[in-house]
Amino acid sequence: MAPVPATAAAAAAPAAVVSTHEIRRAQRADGPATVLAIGTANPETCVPQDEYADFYFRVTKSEHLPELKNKLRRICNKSGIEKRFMFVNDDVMEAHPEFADRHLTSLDARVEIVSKVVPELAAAASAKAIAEWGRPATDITHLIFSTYSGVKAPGGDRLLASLLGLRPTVSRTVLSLHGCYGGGRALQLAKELAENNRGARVLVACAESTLIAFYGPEVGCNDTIIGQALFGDGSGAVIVGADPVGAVERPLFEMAFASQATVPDSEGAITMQHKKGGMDYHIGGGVPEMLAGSIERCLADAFGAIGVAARWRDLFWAVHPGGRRILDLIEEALGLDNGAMAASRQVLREYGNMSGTTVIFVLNELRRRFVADGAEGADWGALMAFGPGVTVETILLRVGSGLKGN
Ligand SMILES: CC(C)(COP(=O)(O)OP(=O)(O)OC[C@H]1O[C@@H](n2cnc3c(N)ncnc32)[C@H](O)[C@@H]1OP(=O)(O)O)[C@@H](O)C(=O)NCCC(=O)NCCSC(=O)CC(=O)O
Repeated sequence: MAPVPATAAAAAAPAAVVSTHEIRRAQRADGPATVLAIGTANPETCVPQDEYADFYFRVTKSEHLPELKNKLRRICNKSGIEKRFMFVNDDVMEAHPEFADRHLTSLDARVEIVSKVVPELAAAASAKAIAEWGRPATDITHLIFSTYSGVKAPGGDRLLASLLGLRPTVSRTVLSLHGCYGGGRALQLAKELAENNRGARVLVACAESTLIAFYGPEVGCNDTIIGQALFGDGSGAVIVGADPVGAVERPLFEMAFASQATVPDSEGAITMQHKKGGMDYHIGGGVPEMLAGSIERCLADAFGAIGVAARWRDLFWAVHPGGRRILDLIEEALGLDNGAMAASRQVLREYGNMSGTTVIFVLNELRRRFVADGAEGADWGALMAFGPGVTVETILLRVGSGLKGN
């Protein structure tokens, strides 16, 4: 490197010496991280739940397994789901008959498809969030992309950033294989980024496709049947920032506190692993009971940490609808009435369990309900998401001024 002339070095030096503590303080935002906009998107193919067993056994050519088909029908009937959206359809299965048999090698072909369609779906949801936000996409400073379909580098975050026209200095992070707690994790990370980087605007995009884990039924493998009854595809995007700009940005939900807890002795309860025939997964039979037994502790610890005495009945709820029974047992464990999880139940009914992205749909549904009724009486709420670990993500929310008095 050429030596810098003394005069130029003096000109580049800071006017006054400031401590790193002062630099740090100046970088920090004043207010709490706040949800400023939400967008969602789904693939075109919609399958009504009462037709799903016929669709699934037809495209996987498994009509010779009528008992498993009846089992899938029984679970679909009790699922609380009316329809789901997905990339898998007749055309995909005709082009890739190997997807029906998990013992055949198909991971390369699956990754080839999802590494394109999943970021594109995330771009559709993100574009809606950015349009609602009202500022240009180039004002996004950080991108967090969460998916269980991302097993490639450069990853979907890079494609997503270019599809949206984000600036080249946007700071990208990928979260992978967090399963159904991916949305909660991504929002927690967004909170840290927004509060620690004055002026930061973080785009959280979660997108999931069951295509990576879609294969035919097998005698003795009930995980496949339960997964086929519950999961759907979708993307949810959220813009998070602190200190909203008055005339432009609309504070929807303030994020007051965030925590993560791991349920003891639960390591094998929910698992996911990419294998040659697609993503393998296991959902243990006791998951609803395990979650119902842990949830109150997580909530009490979170509210205790900020010194707020909350009554569960007074809160609003954005809970990941992993399955109808999970919502039933959580309501029971917390002594809530049947309407408390209405937003979660509605999302489950209309879209199924879209893994990590589902909780963003629930937040959007809650927002829709608050806009419709002016958020009368609503103040504190809890966003909760669960997944492999077993991990429980908790974010304490407060209704923002943008939702009051609509
Ligand atoms: C599947 C249900 C809708 C079924 O409703 P009910 O429990 O009321 O009905 P039921 O007891 O008669 O059960 C109907 C049939 O489902 C079967 N069944 C229930 N749970 C099962 C499981 N985990 N694995 C395999 N089969 C299961 C029962 O054996 C029964 O089979 P038969 O009829 O043959 O006797 C419910 O159990 C539910 O919501 N379970 C929660 C599912 C879950 O754990 N989701 C988390 C996904 S993971 C997630 O969200 C995070 C992530 O992926 O990261």
